[in-house]
Amino acid sequence: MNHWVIYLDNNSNKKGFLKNFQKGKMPINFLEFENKTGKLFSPFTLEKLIDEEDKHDKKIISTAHQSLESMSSGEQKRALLHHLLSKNPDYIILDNPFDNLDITFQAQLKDILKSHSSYISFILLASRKADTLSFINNYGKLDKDEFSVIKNIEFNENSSIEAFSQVSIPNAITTYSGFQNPLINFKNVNVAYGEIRILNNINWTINKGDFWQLSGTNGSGKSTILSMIFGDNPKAFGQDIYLFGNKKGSGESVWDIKNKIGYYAPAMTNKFNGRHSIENMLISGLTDSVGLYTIPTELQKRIVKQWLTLLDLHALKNAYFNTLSTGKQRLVMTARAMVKRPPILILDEPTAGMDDDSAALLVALVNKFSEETDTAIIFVSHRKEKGLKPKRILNLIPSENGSLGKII
Ligand SMILES: Nc1ncnc2c1ncn2[C@@H]1O[C@H](COP(=O)(O)OP(=O)(O)OP(=O)(O)O)[C@@H](O)[C@H]1O
Repeated sequence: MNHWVIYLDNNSNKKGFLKNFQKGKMPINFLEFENKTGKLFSPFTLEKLIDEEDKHDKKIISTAHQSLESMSSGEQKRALLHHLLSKNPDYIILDNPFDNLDITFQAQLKDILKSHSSYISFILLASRKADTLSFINNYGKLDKDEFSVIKNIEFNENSSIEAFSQVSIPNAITTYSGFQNPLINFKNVNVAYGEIRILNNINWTINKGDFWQLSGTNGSGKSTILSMIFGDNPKAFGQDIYLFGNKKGSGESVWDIKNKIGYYAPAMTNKFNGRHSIENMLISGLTDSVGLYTIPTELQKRIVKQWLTLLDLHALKNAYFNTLSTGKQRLVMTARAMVKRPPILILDEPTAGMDDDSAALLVALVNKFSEETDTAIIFVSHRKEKGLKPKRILNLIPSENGSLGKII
Protein backbone atom coordinates (compact mmCIF):
# COMPACT_ATOMS: atom_id res chain seq x y z
CA MET A 1 0.00 0.00 0.00
CA ASN A 2 1.34 3.42 -0.87
CA HIS A 3 0.96 6.21 1.65
CA TRP A 4 2.15 9.74 1.11
CA VAL A 5 2.94 12.81 3.07
CA ILE A 6 2.96 16.04 1.11
CA TYR A 7 4.54 18.92 2.99
CA LEU A 8 2.96 22.28 2.47
CA ASP A 9 4.38 25.67 3.11
CA ASN A 10 3.11 29.17 3.06
CA ASN A 11 3.01 29.31 -0.72
CA SER A 12 1.56 25.91 -1.55
CA ASN A 13 -1.60 26.03 -3.62
CA LYS A 14 -3.37 23.39 -1.58
CA LYS A 15 -6.83 24.29 -2.83
CA GLY A 16 -5.75 23.94 -6.46
CA PHE A 17 -3.99 20.67 -5.75
CA LEU A 18 -7.07 19.21 -4.05
CA LYS A 19 -9.41 20.40 -6.77
CA ASN A 20 -7.28 18.88 -9.52
CA PHE A 21 -6.75 15.68 -7.59
CA GLN A 22 -10.46 15.20 -7.14
CA LYS A 23 -11.01 15.79 -10.85
CA GLY A 24 -8.45 13.08 -11.64
CA LYS A 25 -5.78 15.60 -12.68
CA MET A 26 -3.10 14.41 -10.31
CA PRO A 27 0.71 14.40 -10.58
CA ILE A 28 1.98 11.25 -12.31
CA ASN A 29 3.23 9.84 -9.04
CA PHE A 30 -0.41 9.45 -7.99
CA LEU A 31 -1.80 7.84 -11.15
CA GLU A 32 -2.62 4.66 -9.23
CA PHE A 33 -5.43 6.69 -7.60
CA GLU A 34 -6.90 7.89 -10.90
CA ASN A 35 -10.03 5.76 -11.03
CA LYS A 36 -10.23 4.98 -7.37
CA THR A 37 -12.72 6.24 -4.83
CA GLY A 38 -11.27 8.87 -2.58
CA LYS A 39 -12.52 10.87 0.37
CA LEU A 40 -11.34 14.12 1.83
CA PHE A 41 -10.83 14.53 5.55
CA SER A 42 -10.66 18.27 6.04
CA PRO A 43 -12.27 21.22 7.81
CA PHE A 44 -13.94 21.95 4.48
CA THR A 45 -15.70 18.54 4.45
CA LEU A 46 -16.88 19.18 7.99
CA GLU A 47 -18.24 22.59 7.06
CA LYS A 48 -20.09 21.10 4.09
CA LEU A 49 -21.63 18.36 6.21
CA ILE A 50 -22.74 20.82 8.89
CA ASP A 51 -24.27 22.94 6.17
CA GLU A 52 -26.01 19.99 4.57
CA GLU A 53 -27.39 18.78 7.89
CA ASP A 54 -28.65 22.28 8.52
CA LYS A 55 -30.26 22.87 5.13
CA HIS A 56 -31.96 19.51 4.83
CA ASP A 57 -32.62 19.08 8.51
CA LYS A 58 -31.17 15.59 8.50
CA LYS A 59 -28.57 13.74 10.52
CA ILE A 60 -25.57 12.58 8.51
CA ILE A 61 -23.12 12.54 11.37
CA SER A 62 -25.09 14.12 14.19
CA THR A 63 -26.52 11.72 16.70
CA ALA A 64 -29.84 11.80 18.51
CA HIS A 65 -27.95 13.26 21.49
CA GLN A 66 -25.78 15.88 19.87
CA SER A 67 -25.50 17.86 16.68
CA LEU A 68 -22.28 17.80 14.70
CA GLU A 69 -22.05 21.56 15.01
CA SER A 70 -22.06 21.54 18.81
CA MET A 71 -19.30 18.92 19.09
CA SER A 72 -15.81 20.02 20.06
CA SER A 73 -13.22 19.99 17.26
CA GLY A 74 -11.79 16.70 18.46
CA GLU A 75 -15.22 15.09 18.59
CA GLN A 76 -16.05 16.43 15.13
CA LYS A 77 -12.85 14.97 13.69
CA ARG A 78 -13.44 11.59 15.29
CA ALA A 79 -17.01 11.53 13.95
CA LEU A 80 -15.89 12.62 10.47
CA LEU A 81 -13.22 9.94 10.25
CA HIS A 82 -15.69 7.31 11.34
CA HIS A 83 -18.14 8.54 8.69
CA LEU A 84 -15.54 8.50 5.90
CA LEU A 85 -14.23 5.06 6.84
CA SER A 86 -17.77 3.68 6.72
CA LYS A 87 -17.83 4.54 2.99
CA ASN A 88 -14.96 2.12 2.32
CA PRO A 89 -12.89 4.44 0.14
CA ASP A 90 -9.69 3.32 -1.62
CA TYR A 91 -7.88 6.35 -0.33
CA ILE A 92 -8.38 9.27 2.04
CA ILE A 93 -6.70 12.62 1.72
CA LEU A 94 -6.00 14.00 5.18
CA ASP A 95 -5.78 17.77 5.20
CA ASN A 96 -3.73 18.74 8.28
CA PRO A 97 -5.66 16.23 10.39
CA PHE A 98 -3.79 16.98 13.62
CA ASP A 99 -4.67 20.64 13.74
CA ASN A 100 -6.78 21.53 16.77
CA LEU A 101 -6.14 18.13 18.33
CA ASP A 102 -4.56 17.57 21.70
CA ILE A 103 -1.70 15.13 22.11
CA THR A 104 -3.85 12.26 23.38
CA PHE A 105 -6.28 12.51 20.52
CA GLN A 106 -3.46 12.93 18.00
CA ALA A 107 -2.07 9.62 19.22
CA GLN A 108 -5.51 7.98 19.02
CA LEU A 109 -6.04 9.30 15.51
CA LYS A 110 -2.64 8.00 14.44
CA ASP A 111 -3.55 4.55 15.80
CA ILE A 112 -6.91 4.53 14.00
CA LEU A 113 -5.26 5.52 10.72
CA LYS A 114 -2.58 2.88 11.14
CA SER A 115 -5.16 0.18 11.77
CA HIS A 116 -6.73 0.92 8.37
CA SER A 117 -3.48 1.46 6.51
CA SER A 118 -3.24 -2.11 5.19
CA TYR A 119 -6.22 -1.58 2.89
CA ILE A 120 -6.72 2.21 2.57
CA SER A 121 -4.06 4.54 1.19
CA PHE A 122 -3.59 7.76 3.07
CA ILE A 123 -2.34 10.97 1.52
CA LEU A 124 -1.41 13.32 4.31
CA LEU A 125 -1.14 17.04 3.61
CA ALA A 126 0.94 18.46 6.45
CA SER A 127 2.04 21.99 7.26
CA ARG A 128 3.93 21.08 10.41
CA LYS A 129 7.08 19.05 10.03
CA ALA A 130 6.35 17.11 13.19
CA ASP A 131 2.98 15.95 11.82
CA THR A 132 3.73 12.68 10.13
CA LEU A 133 2.58 9.07 10.32
CA SER A 134 4.77 6.05 11.03
CA PHE A 135 3.54 4.06 8.03
CA ILE A 136 4.16 6.76 5.40
CA ASN A 137 6.41 5.40 2.67
CA ASN A 138 6.43 8.25 0.13
CA TYR A 139 7.35 11.88 0.63
CA GLY A 140 6.61 14.92 -1.44
CA LYS A 141 6.20 18.65 -1.24
CA LEU A 142 4.02 21.22 -2.91
CA ASP A 143 5.74 24.38 -3.99
CA LYS A 144 3.03 26.74 -5.29
CA ASP A 145 1.39 24.41 -7.87
CA GLU A 146 4.47 22.27 -8.35
CA PHE A 147 4.49 18.84 -6.75
CA SER A 148 7.83 17.11 -6.35
CA VAL A 149 9.02 13.96 -4.67
CA ILE A 150 11.50 14.42 -1.86
CA LYS A 151 13.67 11.88 -0.11
CA ASN A 152 12.52 12.44 3.42
CA ILE A 153 11.85 15.38 5.55
CA GLU A 154 14.75 17.36 6.79
CA PHE A 155 13.96 18.73 10.18
CA ASN A 156 15.30 22.19 10.50
CA GLU A 157 14.89 24.24 13.63
CA ASN A 158 13.40 27.62 13.09
CA SER A 159 15.90 30.33 13.41
CA SER A 160 14.80 32.78 16.05
CA ILE A 161 12.42 35.28 14.62
CA GLU A 162 13.69 38.82 14.73
CA ALA A 163 10.82 40.05 12.62
CA PHE A 164 8.86 43.13 13.58
CA SER A 165 11.59 44.39 15.86
CA GLN A 166 12.14 47.62 13.90
CA VAL A 167 8.64 49.11 14.10
CA SER A 168 6.46 49.71 17.16
CA ILE A 169 2.83 48.73 17.42
CA PRO A 170 0.89 51.70 16.02
CA ASN A 171 -1.23 53.81 18.32
CA ALA A 172 -4.97 53.57 18.73
CA ILE A 173 -7.47 55.95 17.14
CA THR A 174 -10.14 55.50 19.77
CA THR A 175 -8.86 55.19 23.28
CA TYR A 176 -10.80 52.80 25.40
CA SER A 177 -10.63 54.39 28.76
CA GLY A 178 -12.43 54.16 32.02
CA PHE A 179 -12.17 50.44 32.43
CA GLN A 180 -11.13 49.21 35.81
CA ASN A 181 -9.50 45.92 36.57
CA PRO A 182 -10.54 43.19 36.32
CA LEU A 183 -11.67 43.37 32.71
CA ILE A 184 -13.12 39.88 32.95
CA ASN A 185 -14.01 38.03 36.08
CA PHE A 186 -15.41 34.49 36.30
CA LYS A 187 -16.47 33.43 39.79
CA ASN A 188 -17.26 29.77 40.37
CA VAL A 189 -18.65 29.32 36.88
CA ASN A 190 -20.31 25.98 36.15
CA VAL A 191 -21.69 24.71 32.85
CA ALA A 192 -23.53 21.50 32.08
CA TYR A 193 -25.36 20.21 29.04
CA GLY A 194 -28.07 17.94 30.41
CA GLU A 195 -26.37 15.43 32.65
CA ILE A 196 -22.94 16.18 31.29
CA ARG A 197 -20.92 18.68 33.26
CA ILE A 198 -18.46 20.66 31.19
CA LEU A 199 -17.01 23.33 33.49
CA ASN A 200 -16.56 22.94 37.21
CA ASN A 201 -16.17 26.03 39.39
CA ILE A 202 -14.02 28.07 37.08
CA ASN A 203 -12.44 31.17 38.60
CA TRP A 204 -10.60 33.40 36.20
CA THR A 205 -9.59 37.04 36.43
CA ILE A 206 -8.20 38.94 33.47
CA ASN A 207 -6.56 42.31 34.03
CA LYS A 208 -5.17 44.95 31.70
CA GLY A 209 -1.93 43.90 30.05
CA ASP A 210 -2.37 40.20 30.91
CA PHE A 211 -1.25 37.61 28.40
CA TRP A 212 -3.11 34.34 28.92
CA GLN A 213 -2.93 31.09 27.10
CA LEU A 214 -6.16 29.14 27.43
CA SER A 215 -5.36 25.49 26.97
CA GLY A 216 -6.92 22.09 27.56
CA THR A 217 -7.62 18.86 25.75
CA ASN A 218 -10.31 18.56 23.09
CA GLY A 219 -13.74 18.93 24.60
CA SER A 220 -12.42 20.42 27.85
CA GLY A 221 -14.51 23.57 27.40
CA LYS A 222 -12.23 26.21 25.85
CA SER A 223 -14.80 27.28 23.24
CA THR A 224 -17.51 27.18 25.88
CA ILE A 225 -15.57 29.71 27.98
CA LEU A 226 -14.96 31.94 24.96
CA SER A 227 -18.62 31.82 23.99
CA MET A 228 -19.51 33.09 27.44
CA ILE A 229 -17.25 36.09 26.96
CA PHE A 230 -17.60 36.88 23.31
CA GLY A 231 -20.80 35.13 22.28
CA ASP A 232 -24.29 34.86 23.57
CA ASN A 233 -24.10 31.44 25.16
CA PRO A 234 -27.22 31.29 27.34
CA LYS A 235 -25.23 29.25 29.85
CA ALA A 236 -23.51 32.50 30.82
CA PHE A 237 -26.68 34.04 32.19
CA GLY A 238 -27.33 33.87 35.89
CA GLN A 239 -23.66 33.12 36.59
CA ASP A 240 -21.09 35.32 38.24
CA ILE A 241 -19.44 36.51 35.05
CA TYR A 242 -18.39 40.15 34.89
CA LEU A 243 -17.26 41.74 31.65
CA PHE A 244 -15.85 45.25 31.90
CA GLY A 245 -17.45 45.61 35.31
CA ASN A 246 -20.95 44.61 34.20
CA LYS A 247 -22.56 41.34 35.05
CA LYS A 248 -23.07 39.33 31.86
CA GLY A 249 -26.70 39.45 30.80
CA SER A 250 -27.43 42.61 32.77
CA GLY A 251 -28.19 44.88 29.86
CA GLU A 252 -25.06 45.17 27.75
CA SER A 253 -25.72 43.81 24.28
CA VAL A 254 -23.40 41.29 22.64
CA TRP A 255 -22.53 44.11 20.25
CA ASP A 256 -21.43 46.38 23.11
CA ILE A 257 -19.14 43.65 24.35
CA LYS A 258 -17.81 42.74 20.91
CA ASN A 259 -16.98 46.37 20.33
CA LYS A 260 -14.41 46.19 23.12
CA ILE A 261 -12.86 42.92 22.02
CA GLY A 262 -10.63 42.10 19.08
CA TYR A 263 -11.27 38.56 17.94
CA TYR A 264 -9.71 36.28 15.41
CA ALA A 265 -10.29 32.62 14.62
CA PRO A 266 -9.09 31.10 11.33
CA ALA A 267 -12.65 30.25 10.23
CA MET A 268 -13.30 34.00 9.93
CA THR A 269 -10.98 34.18 6.93
CA ASN A 270 -13.71 32.61 4.78
CA LYS A 271 -15.86 35.70 5.23
CA PHE A 272 -13.33 37.72 3.26
CA ASN A 273 -13.23 35.96 -0.07
CA GLY A 274 -14.51 38.97 -1.97
CA ARG A 275 -12.39 41.75 -3.42
CA HIS A 276 -10.92 43.30 -0.32
CA SER A 277 -7.55 45.01 -0.57
CA ILE A 278 -5.18 44.38 2.30
CA GLU A 279 -5.32 48.04 3.24
CA ASN A 280 -9.12 47.99 3.38
CA MET A 281 -9.07 44.78 5.38
CA LEU A 282 -7.04 46.50 8.06
CA ILE A 283 -9.18 49.65 7.94
CA SER A 284 -12.29 47.51 8.36
CA GLY A 285 -10.79 46.28 11.65
CA LEU A 286 -11.15 49.83 12.94
CA THR A 287 -14.84 49.81 12.17
CA ASP A 288 -15.53 46.13 12.88
CA SER A 289 -17.11 45.55 9.49
CA VAL A 290 -16.52 42.95 6.80
CA GLY A 291 -16.29 45.51 4.00
CA LEU A 292 -15.85 49.26 3.93
CA TYR A 293 -19.04 51.28 3.86
CA THR A 294 -17.62 54.75 4.30
CA ILE A 295 -14.59 56.48 2.85
CA PRO A 296 -11.70 56.01 5.26
CA THR A 297 -10.44 59.09 7.03
CA GLU A 298 -6.86 60.32 6.68
CA LEU A 299 -6.17 59.30 10.26
CA GLN A 300 -7.43 55.76 9.65
CA LYS A 301 -5.26 55.54 6.56
CA ARG A 302 -2.22 56.81 8.42
CA ILE A 303 -2.59 54.28 11.23
CA VAL A 304 -3.11 51.46 8.77
CA LYS A 305 -0.05 52.56 6.82
CA GLN A 306 1.97 52.07 9.99
CA TRP A 307 0.50 48.60 10.40
CA LEU A 308 1.35 47.75 6.79
CA THR A 309 4.93 48.85 7.41
CA LEU A 310 5.09 46.78 10.59
CA LEU A 311 3.85 43.70 8.72
CA ASP A 312 6.16 44.43 5.80
CA LEU A 313 3.15 44.43 3.49
CA HIS A 314 3.15 48.03 2.39
CA ALA A 315 4.13 47.14 -1.16
CA LEU A 316 1.11 44.82 -1.32
CA LYS A 317 -1.43 47.20 0.21
CA ASN A 318 -3.63 47.19 -2.90
CA ALA A 319 -3.39 43.45 -3.48
CA TYR A 320 -6.51 41.44 -2.79
CA PHE A 321 -6.47 39.71 0.55
CA ASN A 322 -7.56 36.39 -0.95
CA THR A 323 -4.48 36.29 -3.18
CA LEU A 324 -2.15 36.23 -0.17
CA SER A 325 -0.55 33.06 1.16
CA THR A 326 -2.24 31.49 4.19
CA GLY A 327 0.55 32.69 6.46
CA LYS A 328 0.23 36.30 5.34
CA GLN A 329 -3.58 36.16 5.54
CA ARG A 330 -3.29 35.04 9.15
CA LEU A 331 -0.91 37.86 9.97
CA VAL A 332 -3.27 40.39 8.41
CA MET A 333 -6.27 38.96 10.26
CA THR A 334 -4.39 38.95 13.57
CA ALA A 335 -3.31 42.54 13.03
CA ARG A 336 -6.86 43.41 11.95
CA ALA A 337 -8.17 42.19 15.31
CA MET A 338 -5.65 44.45 17.05
CA VAL A 339 -5.78 47.68 14.98
CA LYS A 340 -8.39 49.26 17.20
CA ARG A 341 -6.15 48.44 20.19
CA PRO A 342 -9.03 46.83 22.09
CA PRO A 343 -8.86 46.25 25.83
CA ILE A 344 -9.07 42.51 25.10
CA LEU A 345 -7.76 40.49 22.17
CA ILE A 346 -8.92 36.90 21.72
CA LEU A 347 -7.01 34.69 19.31
CA ASP A 348 -8.72 31.34 18.93
CA GLU A 349 -6.26 28.70 17.67
CA PRO A 350 -4.75 31.26 15.30
CA THR A 351 -1.90 29.03 14.13
CA ALA A 352 -4.04 26.06 13.08
CA GLY A 353 -3.08 25.00 9.56
CA MET A 354 0.06 27.15 9.42
CA ASP A 355 3.50 25.89 8.59
CA ASP A 356 6.23 26.17 11.22
CA ASP A 357 7.85 29.32 9.89
CA SER A 358 4.61 31.25 9.44
CA ALA A 359 3.40 30.15 12.88
CA ALA A 360 6.64 31.44 14.40
CA LEU A 361 6.08 34.78 12.71
CA LEU A 362 2.55 35.06 14.06
CA VAL A 363 3.77 34.12 17.53
CA ALA A 364 6.42 36.85 17.32
CA LEU A 365 3.72 39.39 16.42
CA VAL A 366 1.52 38.37 19.36
CA ASN A 367 4.47 38.51 21.77
CA LYS A 368 5.10 42.01 20.52
CA PHE A 369 1.47 43.00 21.21
CA SER A 370 1.96 41.81 24.76
CA GLU A 371 5.28 43.57 25.23
CA GLU A 372 4.25 46.94 23.82
CA THR A 373 0.58 47.40 24.65
CA ASP A 374 -1.89 47.25 27.49
CA THR A 375 -4.28 44.97 25.65
CA ALA A 376 -5.09 41.81 27.58
CA ILE A 377 -4.51 38.81 25.32
CA ILE A 378 -6.19 35.41 25.42
CA PHE A 379 -4.43 32.98 23.11
CA VAL A 380 -6.31 29.71 22.78
CA SER A 381 -4.24 26.72 21.82
CA HIS A 382 -3.76 23.20 23.01
CA ARG A 383 -0.45 23.06 21.13
CA LYS A 384 2.53 24.24 23.07
CA GLU A 385 3.30 27.03 20.69
CA LYS A 386 7.02 27.36 20.25
CA GLY A 387 8.25 30.80 21.24
CA LEU A 388 4.93 32.06 22.65
CA LYS A 389 5.45 33.97 25.89
CA PRO A 390 2.16 33.99 27.79
CA LYS A 391 2.45 35.30 31.33
CA ARG A 392 -0.16 32.87 32.68
CA ILE A 393 -1.89 29.73 31.47
CA LEU A 394 -5.43 28.64 32.33
CA ASN A 395 -5.37 24.93 31.76
CA LEU A 396 -8.72 23.13 31.70
CA ILE A 397 -8.37 19.69 33.19
CA PRO A 398 -11.31 17.37 32.55
CA SER A 399 -12.78 15.55 35.52
CA GLU A 400 -15.97 13.59 36.04
CA ASN A 401 -17.72 16.72 37.25
CA GLY A 402 -16.53 18.95 34.44
CA SER A 403 -13.21 20.62 33.74
CA LEU A 404 -11.30 22.21 36.58
CA GLY A 405 -9.29 25.31 35.84
CA LYS A 406 -5.66 25.10 36.81
CA ILE A 407 -3.71 28.33 36.65
CA ILE A 408 -0.04 27.96 35.90
N1 LIG B 1 -24.91 22.74 22.62
C1 LIG B 1 -24.28 21.68 23.15
N2 LIG B 1 -24.95 20.58 23.50
C2 LIG B 1 -24.31 19.52 24.04
N3 LIG B 1 -22.98 19.48 24.29
C3 LIG B 1 -22.27 20.55 23.95
C4 LIG B 1 -22.86 21.71 23.37
N4 LIG B 1 -21.88 22.61 23.14
C5 LIG B 1 -20.73 22.04 23.57
N5 LIG B 1 -20.97 20.81 24.05
C6 LIG B 1 -19.97 19.88 24.62
O1 LIG B 1 -19.19 20.59 25.58
C7 LIG B 1 -17.86 20.04 25.61
C8 LIG B 1 -16.87 21.18 25.54
O2 LIG B 1 -16.85 21.67 24.21
P1 LIG B 1 -15.91 22.86 23.75
O3 LIG B 1 -16.18 23.05 22.30
O4 LIG B 1 -16.07 24.01 24.65
O5 LIG B 1 -14.47 22.19 23.97
P2 LIG B 1 -13.05 22.71 23.48
O6 LIG B 1 -12.14 22.64 24.66
O7 LIG B 1 -13.20 24.02 22.80
O8 LIG B 1 -12.66 21.56 22.48
P3 LIG B 1 -11.79 21.59 21.12
O9 LIG B 1 -10.38 21.85 21.48
O10 LIG B 1 -11.96 20.21 20.60
O11 LIG B 1 -12.42 22.62 20.24
C9 LIG B 1 -17.78 19.04 24.46
O12 LIG B 1 -17.88 17.73 24.95
C10 LIG B 1 -18.97 19.40 23.60
O13 LIG B 1 -19.47 18.27 22.92
